[in-house]
Amino acid sequence: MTVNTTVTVRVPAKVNLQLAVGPGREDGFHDLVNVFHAVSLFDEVTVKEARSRRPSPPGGGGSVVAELTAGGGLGSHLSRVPLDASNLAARAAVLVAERTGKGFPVTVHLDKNIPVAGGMAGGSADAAAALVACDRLWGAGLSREALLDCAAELGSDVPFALVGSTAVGTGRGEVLSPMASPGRFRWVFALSPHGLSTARVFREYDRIRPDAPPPSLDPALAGALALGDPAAVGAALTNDLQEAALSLLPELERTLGTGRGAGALGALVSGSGPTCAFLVGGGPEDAAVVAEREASVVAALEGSGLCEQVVTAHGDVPGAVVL
Ligand SMILES: C[C@@](CO)(OP(=O)(O)O)[C@H](O)COP(=O)(O)OP(=O)(O)OC[C@H]1O[C@@H](n2ccc(N)nc2=O)[C@H](O)[C@@H]1O
Ligand SMILES: Nc1ncnc2c1ncn2[C@@H]1O[C@H](COP(=O)(O)OP(=O)(O)O)[C@@H](O)[C@H]1O
Repeated sequence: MTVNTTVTVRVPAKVNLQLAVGPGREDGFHDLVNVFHAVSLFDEVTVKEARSRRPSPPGGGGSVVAELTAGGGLGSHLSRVPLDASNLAARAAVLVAERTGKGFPVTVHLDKNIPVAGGMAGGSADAAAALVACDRLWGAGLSREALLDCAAELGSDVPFALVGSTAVGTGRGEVLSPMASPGRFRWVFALSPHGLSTARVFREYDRIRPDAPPPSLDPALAGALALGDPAAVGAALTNDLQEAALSLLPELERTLGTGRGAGALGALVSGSGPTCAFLVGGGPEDAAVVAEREASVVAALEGSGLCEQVVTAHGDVPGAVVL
């Protein structure tokens, strides 16, 4: 049997097709109905046996992570990625070692394309990828259930990054049920030069909506997804955190308006933002019509001067996979 000394895992970003947020809970979280949709913006996480198996310095990621590096095409976003023990990929490696009693020092490299602090779960994606990569590299043999359990411990969005496709998350978002959708959708994402802290956006939500009702799945969205109807999905996109994100970064309203004005079928802030997501077509629509609409939305956003970067992607796609 060959022993792998390097494992690379590819993992997608997510956009939230519905994000319904209930009142704050005693544990500091909020109950959600969170319709996750995985899209083809990928980070790649590579774990490699560290050359010298010397323990990492204090605060360097625990004894299993010797060094953490990051690269990718994200411009200013990369400077927001912590390269110490607080990085979610490092925390994932440490958790696998703790849970299984296996593990040796590794280097972790993050090839990042998912916006950082952008509401697309990039850090969560890297955590999910590192769980899978370390499990494979160390032959730890974690079951699917054990991996999902580790994922939920690391963050509310991490289990979905393992699973991918389209799924509804309840609880704080970590309890997943798959949602079948026959349609493949095309998306445009407007990346902001700014980041938004998820916790800060939830706090702003509490301030604006102190009497939030319990969250529930929107039947219009569920029906539109079941049919794979892009116009109906576009019309049903909702995000309870959007008002809070706009309150913290008012210029996002103009970004949303620019994409809508250029013909997007639906527009919303992704998760806690500030990335704005535009559904531009898919399903049974003519590919040429979709391509034209997509080009119009991309051109309008690029010309607006409001975005750091404009990227296109499709969904849904599978969760973390070993390459
Ligand atoms: C808002 C969402 C929507 O998918 O995504 P992002 O916009 O961050 O990508 C998620 O709920 C984010 O999940 P994740 O980023 O994993 O958050 P966590 O690490 O679990 O929590 C960070 C903080 O967000 C708040 N939080 C998170 C989840 C939740 N259900 N209720 C909360 O109130 C809490 O203040 C918590 O301390
Ligand atoms: N691997 C990682 N990639 C990106 N950010 C990370 C990572 N690990 C920890 N972080 C921290 O988590 C914060 C939230 O990052 P991210 O998951 O990209 O955003 P969001 O929660 O909005 O989807 C960042 O500002 C950064 O400080």
